[in-house]
Amino acid sequence: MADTPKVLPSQVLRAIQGKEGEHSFSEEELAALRAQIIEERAKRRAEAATNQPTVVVDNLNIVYRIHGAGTGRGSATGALSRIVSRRTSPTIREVHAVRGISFVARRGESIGLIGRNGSGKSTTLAAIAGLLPPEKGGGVYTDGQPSLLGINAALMPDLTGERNVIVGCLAMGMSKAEANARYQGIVDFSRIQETNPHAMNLPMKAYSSGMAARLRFAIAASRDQDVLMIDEALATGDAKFQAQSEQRIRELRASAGTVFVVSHSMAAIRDTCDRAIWIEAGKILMDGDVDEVADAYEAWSKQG
Ligand SMILES: Nc1ncnc2c1ncn2[C@@H]1O[C@H](COP(=O)(O)OP(=O)(O)OP(=O)(O)O)[C@@H](O)[C@H]1O
Repeated sequence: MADTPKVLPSQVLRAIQGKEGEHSFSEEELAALRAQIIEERAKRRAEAATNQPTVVVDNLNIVYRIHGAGTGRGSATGALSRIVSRRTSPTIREVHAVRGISFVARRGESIGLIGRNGSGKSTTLAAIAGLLPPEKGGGVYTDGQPSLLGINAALMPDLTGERNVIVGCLAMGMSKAEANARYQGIVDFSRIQETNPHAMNLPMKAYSSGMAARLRFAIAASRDQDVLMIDEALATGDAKFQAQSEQRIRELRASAGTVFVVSHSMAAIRDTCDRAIWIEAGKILMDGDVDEVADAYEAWSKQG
């Protein structure tokens, strides 16, 4: 397996901070491991810095427009009367979720998007995936089609898990033969048959949210992608699935794709990403080495 760390960066950090209960490292060993992790990460970042860009986000602004919000005027009769009278709705509420964000992502980079609830992380990913139109004066340019499955793509609730795997593979551009060939690997990776042996024959609406998230991740990560986006998928599985998913993210990064990870778990971000972007109120507060950004974000969060 590519790029498998013996000890995860977050474990070393926790041990140094005295938060890790049981570990068998001396202080010197921990310091050496930490130095090695920092050196390897700096090397990967320096290599990636000259790679081809996969995503260019340039002065991105995203505004949600909610029609008839909170006034009771969102009714069908209200909409009809507005059409008849050709009035524009006076009750459109705007949420300016992303405010002038710019950055460049390159091959071989894994980038964590961090920030508190509602800061604009998922909106940024959805815009990169082409699901939300940018406001005029800026935009998103991507090399190829970023994987939509990475961002909570709606698998179809009425179709069985089996059909969703095949449809999901086809949606990612695989041929039917390739989708069939990947099928078993995806099912094995998701491990949902350990939860329910008949899971693949059940409609997805019968899955728990964790089972659905695992299947989605397994489909999205089943082939090397130019750009893979993972929105909180790491938080849904159990510890074993999380470790397995994090390993897959490192492999994808090593195979020179670009991986975006949205997570509230700083440990998951430190273990899978080399770079982090901290978003607050729709703007980038910090963009750089994952440890520096995660440290600053954690210190800021503690202040309340
Ligand atoms: N479909 C929508 N319609 C209107 N407003 C929305 C919509 N989705 C998100 N928003 C608003 O946009 C802002 C950014 O939301 P977003 O989901 O991008 O944040 P986030 O950083 O991903 O949050 P979280 O960590 O809670 O997932 C918030 O104010 C949110 O209320």
